[in-house]
Amino acid sequence: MTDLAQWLTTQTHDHALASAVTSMAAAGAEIAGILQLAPIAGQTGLAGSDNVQGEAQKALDVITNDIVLNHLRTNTAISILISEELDEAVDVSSQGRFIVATDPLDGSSNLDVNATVGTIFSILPSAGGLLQKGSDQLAAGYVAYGPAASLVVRISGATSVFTLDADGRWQQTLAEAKVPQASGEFAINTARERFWDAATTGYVKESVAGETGPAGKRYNMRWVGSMVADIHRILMRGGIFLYPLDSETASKGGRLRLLYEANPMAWLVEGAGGRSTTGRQGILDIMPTDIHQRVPVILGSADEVKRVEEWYRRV
Ligand SMILES: O=P(O)(O)OC[C@H]1O[C@](O)(COP(=O)(O)O)[C@@H](O)[C@@H]1O
Ligand SMILES: [Mg+2]
Ligand SMILES: [Mg+2]
Repeated sequence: MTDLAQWLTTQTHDHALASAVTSMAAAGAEIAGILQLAPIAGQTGLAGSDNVQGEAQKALDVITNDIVLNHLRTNTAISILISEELDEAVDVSSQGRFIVATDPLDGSSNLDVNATVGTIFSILPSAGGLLQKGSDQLAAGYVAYGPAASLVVRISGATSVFTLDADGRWQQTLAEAKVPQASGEFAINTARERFWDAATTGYVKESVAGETGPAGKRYNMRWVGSMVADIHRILMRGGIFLYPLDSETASKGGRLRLLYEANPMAWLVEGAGGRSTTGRQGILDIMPTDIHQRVPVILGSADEVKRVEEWYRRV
């Protein structure tokens, strides 16, 4: 079996870049252990504080952020950490060549029901500064803490999947994830229908019509409410994920954050042959204006994403 360290030698000759991925993988392995025991340790509740985005922090949002920070602090390859849970970017090492942007705990509203949550990360060159396009990413990945802990990572080639073994090592379990081009599953929070724009409404109506509508095939709907879990399903068996701009989120630019949610997921999905867009622009082409910027996110199986883009051209 190939482990993460062996795979990294096949993906890059840049040891410092490989070490940045290794640090995030080590943080993920530690977080996996913490999450398994969190209900016993009484850690699934609120922290009693808000993050910069005004969201109530869970105790584990804070704990996982500290774990990531501790793993990166000892790595001189890292210059700066950007985190959902930190108001400002944090300096790590003055010599560091890489910026890491992270959502240390994604889907934390799922903690009290023991559903899959995750850690997302994006690695960018320090030289480009804090605000860089997703297409400038050097590596990206996430850890999904499900029945098994899965690390999904891409440097420049394929998107590869690793599973945490009993000894805390990441073993490769899928060399090249491939998002099927076509799919019959869509993921969207349908309770937000009254806020949707015409394109989203059109696409979902068409899908719900199944074989009686223009799509000519039946669809299923899935929504975990944890981006990592929804995207992991799409990476494994196809589908489309939509958190579009709607009338309620429009003033904020969307719901999900560009630097540590949309960009890394778009980079991973595109590395697996999928497609990503805001509806009107490729996610990876967006020039950020703020480290906590929010954007509309539509990604997954290429044919489905193209159908949504077609709707945005029409309306
Ligand atoms: O509550 P909603 O509207 O279903 O939104 C769910 C989305 O919000 C998120 O939970 C936001 O992430 P955080 O938990 O990191 O804030 C995504 O994982 C998920 O896709
Ligand atoms: Mg998140
Ligand atoms: Mg989070």
